[in-house]
Amino acid sequence: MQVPHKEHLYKLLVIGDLGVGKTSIIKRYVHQNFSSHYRATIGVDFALKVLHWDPETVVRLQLWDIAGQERFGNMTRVYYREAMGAFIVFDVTRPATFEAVTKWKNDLDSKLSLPNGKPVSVVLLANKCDQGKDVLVNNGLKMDQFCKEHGFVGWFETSAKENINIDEASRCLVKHILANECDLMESIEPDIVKPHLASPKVVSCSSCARS
Ligand SMILES: Nc1nc2c(ncn2[C@@H]2O[C@H](COP(=O)(O)OP(=O)(O)OP(=O)(O)O)[C@@H](O)[C@H]2O)c(=O)[nH]1
Repeated sequence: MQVPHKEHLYKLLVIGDLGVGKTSIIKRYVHQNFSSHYRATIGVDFALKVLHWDPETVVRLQLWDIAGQERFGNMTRVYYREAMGAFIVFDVTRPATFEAVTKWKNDLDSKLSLPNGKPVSVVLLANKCDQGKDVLVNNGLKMDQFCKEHGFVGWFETSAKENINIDEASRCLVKHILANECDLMESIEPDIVKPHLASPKVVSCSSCARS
């Protein structure tokens, strides 16, 4: 049996309006359970998920569950620091929570970027899809267009209750983060190796299989 020899630790944010299902998504993903009882998050909560990405690679996700309540607004933004990616969640049964998605995305982009100045990867989650779809989510093309315009790397209809698409959404986000990390390595690499190398060095990254 091959032993994993690459470890990645990523901080991921889970943000969105009050009661959209952020805590429930994390609970489903990490602890495989769901509760219909609602208890608002106070400030911030954490959970850790370990993914065996491939036979050689382990990815540890530190999930930061950020309170949606506006009264925690400015305080919780300090928790954005050093995150590598985010989920922005809305509730398909409450259109106002979708309208707030742009605000959450703009806020994130204004406060957080990768060391190379690029925005972090963000996946949009249309949660509570077990309760029916809203008009927008019914139109996948419109959602694709929305994501393209606002810089999301993808979107998924999810249900924390029925365990729909949560693993898939996470894999999508991690895939983009791994690719970003390859870009970062390439962008910092020349300064480090140039003085010491006679010929250009090819940097290969097995995480995204690029070289
Ligand atoms: N039907 C259904 N209900 C859900 C789903 N996800 C969450 N809920 C319910 O929605 C309510 C709010 O869920 P939370 O996970 O606490 O929402 P939150 O976004 O973390 O809320 P804040 O911490 O206040 O920002 C709870 O009663 C959950 O049981 C889902 O996928 N389907």
